[in-house]
Amino acid sequence: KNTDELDAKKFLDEYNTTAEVVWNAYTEASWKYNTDINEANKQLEKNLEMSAHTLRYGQKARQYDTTDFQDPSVKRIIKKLSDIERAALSPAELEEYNTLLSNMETKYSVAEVCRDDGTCHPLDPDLQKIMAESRDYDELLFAWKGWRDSAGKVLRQDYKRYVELANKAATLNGMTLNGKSFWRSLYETPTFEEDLESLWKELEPALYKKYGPEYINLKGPIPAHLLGNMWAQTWSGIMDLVMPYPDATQVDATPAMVAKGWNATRMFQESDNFFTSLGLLPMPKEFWDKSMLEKPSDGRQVVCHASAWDFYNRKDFRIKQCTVVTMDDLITVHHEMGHVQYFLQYKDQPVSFRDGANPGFHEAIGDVLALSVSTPKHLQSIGLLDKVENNHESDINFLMSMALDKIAFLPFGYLMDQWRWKVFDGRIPSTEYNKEWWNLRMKYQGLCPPVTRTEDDFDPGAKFHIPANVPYVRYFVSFVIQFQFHKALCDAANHVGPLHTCDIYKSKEAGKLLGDVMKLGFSKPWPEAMTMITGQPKMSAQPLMQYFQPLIQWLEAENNKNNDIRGWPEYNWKPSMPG
Ligand SMILES: O=C(CCC(O)(O)[C@H](Cc1ccccc1)NC(=O)c1ccccc1)N[C@@H](Cc1c[nH]c2ccccc12)C(=O)O
Ligand SMILES: [Zn+2]
Repeated sequence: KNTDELDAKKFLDEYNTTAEVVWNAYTEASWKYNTDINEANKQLEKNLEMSAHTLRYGQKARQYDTTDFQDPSVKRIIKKLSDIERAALSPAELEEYNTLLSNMETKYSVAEVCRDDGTCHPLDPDLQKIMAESRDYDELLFAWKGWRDSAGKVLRQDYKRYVELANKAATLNGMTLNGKSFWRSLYETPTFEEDLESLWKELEPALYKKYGPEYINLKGPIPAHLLGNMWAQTWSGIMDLVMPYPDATQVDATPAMVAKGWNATRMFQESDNFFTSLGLLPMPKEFWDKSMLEKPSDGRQVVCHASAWDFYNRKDFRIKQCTVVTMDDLITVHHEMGHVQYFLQYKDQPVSFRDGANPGFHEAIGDVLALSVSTPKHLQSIGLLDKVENNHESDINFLMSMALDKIAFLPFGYLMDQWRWKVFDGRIPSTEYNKEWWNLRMKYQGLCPPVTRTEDDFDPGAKFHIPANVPYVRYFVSFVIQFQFHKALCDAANHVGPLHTCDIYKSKEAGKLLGDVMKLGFSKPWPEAMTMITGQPKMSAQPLMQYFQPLIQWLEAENNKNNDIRGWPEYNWKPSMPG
């Protein structure tokens, strides 16, 4: 083994320069395909070139013994390079693997649901609009079942083959099975699984309190198509059903956005303004020139699921989003802009460090700012809410709407990779993909399918991250740590009063805390980054519970007043099946 540290540094410089070139070429090709899906743009060879580069430098990295190296960054990068992921497959298998992934993402992105009269509806914006706005049981069922027939069902065989190849690559890599240890290795804490479970136990009481609000008298599971979202991952769609005080302040800015003629560009400019108000970096000109901020109307097929893109040349950064003018999408705009802000902050790091401190950090940045933007006070200051009252009823209304997104999401964020990790390690055979999916949906979310499901269906495939092979536990982590960050930034901004009323707008102190952590990228273990912001190294649900405390108390009182059943003990209950 080579123990020459100087030699290793030279090797890493060569790696860094070549990686920028190869990754840039791959990203350009991938962008071209994602924004204009057709056979010509598939360019899978750029994918193979990147894998070949990863393999070549990964194998060289493995020749070093870094035990006695002085520079911790050199050790850290060598360690990261040594895990070569899918590149461990044979060329034929690698080709098949990349083709499978490309085909699954394409099938998902071009799927649509057609009515008897021949009109067809894509997920974005049509089906998402129906799921958010319709209150017609059968119309909701048309969209919900139609989407799973068109996007989920057709992916089952591809996914089964993909799992086989992914596991083969993981075993070749010396990693134990794919989902479990590789994806968790990014979190670097040995007790990550236990930490997750304890976070979950900490949160469960709050979930019981919310699941049983007096307005939806839950004794059994809820049909999964009634929650205002295609995957019931956030429940703000049913805010009107659970609104605690209908006469108090409204919290939805969508009507005002539409009435005032906001468009996608305006939404992104608003977000850019918030970031720069904190002293963070503005979006560069290339961002505005080259991003795709709306779904093209020239007939091109695109991958509409939102994403942020780093072109690894330190100057080209873009967002691809089929933006619609709603409050929900204003939140997503901030989420995506958070990714790009991270790119801008760490752009001068070596490529191996151009990543979040852990994947949850990358997902949390934009959401932290969105917590301030979502306050009635801030929405009023940007002209999106007229009447804002500072009283108990308005507070509870606001907290309920936040809880329907943030608390309701946690079980979904948790169960997604529970399912995937069990599929990868074989605990869920392909003959039980769908049964196990619904067992988890029942156990964690208290949901049941509105129509009978069989193993001909593949409902997990109807959620982007499964066919797109994007890990999901990062969002669960993000929804917890974003409240830790929010609390720390509000303290830095000298906020006085309850946490849920804090708006860090224009606080340079808050911006500096966040900016300094983003500059680190992946160069330091995430507990160090956590300590820089919050003063302590651990994930904790305490700030989240503190934020929702007034609502938790209110719900406790309401549920006791109605001696309501918490949870869904009658788990065998089924909604009446149509015809
Ligand atoms: O998927 C997303 C947003 C898309 C993304 O920004 O996370 C995107 C996903 C993606 C990853 C890889 C390829 C294609 C899409 N991630 C990024 O663009 C990204 C870019 C750089 C680093 C890390 C992530 N949100 C999740 C979780 C979620 C639901 N509701 C939310 C509200 C606010 C924030 C997140 C969510 C979802 O929609 O289920
Ligand atoms: Zn994201």
